Amino acid sequence: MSTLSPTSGLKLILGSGSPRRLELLAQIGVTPSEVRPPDVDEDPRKGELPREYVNRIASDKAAAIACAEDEVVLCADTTVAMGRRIMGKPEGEAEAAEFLYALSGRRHRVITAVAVKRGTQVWQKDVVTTVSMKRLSNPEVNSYLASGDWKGKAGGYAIQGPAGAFIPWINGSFTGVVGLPLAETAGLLTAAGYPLYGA
Ligand SMILES: Cc1cn([C@H]2C[C@H](O)[C@@H](COP(=O)(O)OP(=O)(O)OP(=O)(O)O)O2)c(=O)[nH]c1=O
Repeated sequence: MSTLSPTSGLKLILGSGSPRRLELLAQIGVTPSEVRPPDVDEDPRKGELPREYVNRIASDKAAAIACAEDEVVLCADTTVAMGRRIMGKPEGEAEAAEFLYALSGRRHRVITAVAVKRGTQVWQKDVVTTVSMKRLSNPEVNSYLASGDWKGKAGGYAIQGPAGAFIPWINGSFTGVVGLPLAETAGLLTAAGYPLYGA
């Protein structure tokens, strides 16, 4: 189902398997016509900086999704960065625990890059948010790990879930941390000619 006006004829394709991104789009009244999860190699390159990395992956995701002339494709990539260190989705509980102890009591950045493609043109933007995590006790870490909420989340936590109790402060975009910065995404979709407000 699409929220597009029938005159525009443009279809939105969400190039992401992330249920968070689908929900965030719904928050601004956008329902993609289709979801096409990308399949790209998300391994960072040697020496690659976090911001370069997320932009490269968002752009690779957009390139990996085939699109017809009447389609606009939206892709994004989110990563957690501590200095030069890139923390992607943990491979298992042990890595999630390692990430949480590294983030405990410190500030880090969450970077989301968004890429919108129409035809051969791509509009792209990244949003950086600084996040402060309180110092975590062993019982806090253990109960969070037991919840399983860390699975599939960059840095091994999700601010919108139980880990919200660990985050007293952020500076930037809450929706960006969750995986899709809505203000910037709306700007990119508009730039690509997608009629957000039923134009
Ligand atoms: C830091 C943080 C990350 N995340 C999520 C957002 C992203 O879905 C995920 C990072 O993985 P991504 O590789 O950005 O996305 P994905 O694998 O979920 O989906 P796809 O590649 O198909 O687009 O981490 C949260 O939901 N909350 C948070 O607080």
